[in-house]
Amino acid sequence: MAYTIEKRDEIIIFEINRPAIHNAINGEVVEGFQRLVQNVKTDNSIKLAVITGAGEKTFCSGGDLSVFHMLKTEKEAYAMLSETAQVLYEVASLDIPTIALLNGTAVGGGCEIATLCDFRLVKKEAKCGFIQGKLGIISGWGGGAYLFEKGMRHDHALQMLTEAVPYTSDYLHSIGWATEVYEGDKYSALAKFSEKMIVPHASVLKAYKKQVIQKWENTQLYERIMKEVSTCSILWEQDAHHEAVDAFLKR
Ligand SMILES: CC[C@H](C(=O)O)C(=O)SCCNC(=O)CCNC(=O)[C@H](O)C(C)(C)COP(=O)(O)OP(=O)(O)OC[C@H]1O[C@@H](n2cnc3c(N)ncnc32)[C@H](O)[C@@H]1OP(=O)(O)O
Repeated sequence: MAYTIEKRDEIIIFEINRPAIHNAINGEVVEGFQRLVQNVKTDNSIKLAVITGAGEKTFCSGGDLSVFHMLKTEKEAYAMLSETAQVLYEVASLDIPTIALLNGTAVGGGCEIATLCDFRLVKKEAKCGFIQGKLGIISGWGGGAYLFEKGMRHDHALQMLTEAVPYTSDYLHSIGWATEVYEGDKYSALAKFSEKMIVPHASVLKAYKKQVIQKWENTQLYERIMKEVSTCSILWEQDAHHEAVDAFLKR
């Protein structure tokens, strides 16, 4: 399976399980995210949702270029990007806190997935960045819109998007993207981070998360995400994007 879903007491853990290609996202993983959403919606005992990656090196390397590079036109790109962005918004807007447990590097769409979560626990050795700019596109799953919701300094957020490079965990913590930097076992880090948050009744956690979702609805976050998807789709069709992806796959 391209993913696993495991419930540990009141925490549900989604692990992207494609370590051979750096946990790249394909259609099966997206279906897994839909299952995660359904599991949370049908089990009121769940208090926290965690997304992580298999292996020690990479959390997620974004879209699976070996699959997505076959999408050539704006229309083809929009179909994939909008479907995935919709599912990821359902993950982001789960009525419980979400935690990205970054077991390693997160780039491209992987950085978007980490950013949509409420918290980011980042392994010391990990590097994370919105590298889409190097491929001639922008974040295509709403990563820019989510980033501007994180309360970071505007200049740091815009710099992350426009520089299109991965940053160290310590730097990401210094600018407020990483909630914490951890060393050693990821599940020990998760247990330490969540030990207080797991105590209140689920209804308390849900009430606070619903306040966040209300703010997103009031500020039309979902509409802003879909505009980002449209812009990425336009850039996707340009030669600069296809040439950059071909170069990566042939390097
Ligand atoms: C769909 C759009 C979406 C969005 O923005 O909304 C995106 O995510 S666009 C961005 C897509 N992702 C990338 O461009 C990242 C590509 N990968 C890398 O930058 C590196 O592989 C990295 C940093 C993850 C790891 O680097 P490292 O040097 O350790 O490994 P290699 O680069 O040699 O990769 C090993 C092996 O894995 C394949 N690989 C890695 N990432 C992907 C990917 N995202 N999709 C498909 N395949 C991937 C890579 O091609 C190598 O395969 P091999 O056959 O061994 O050459």
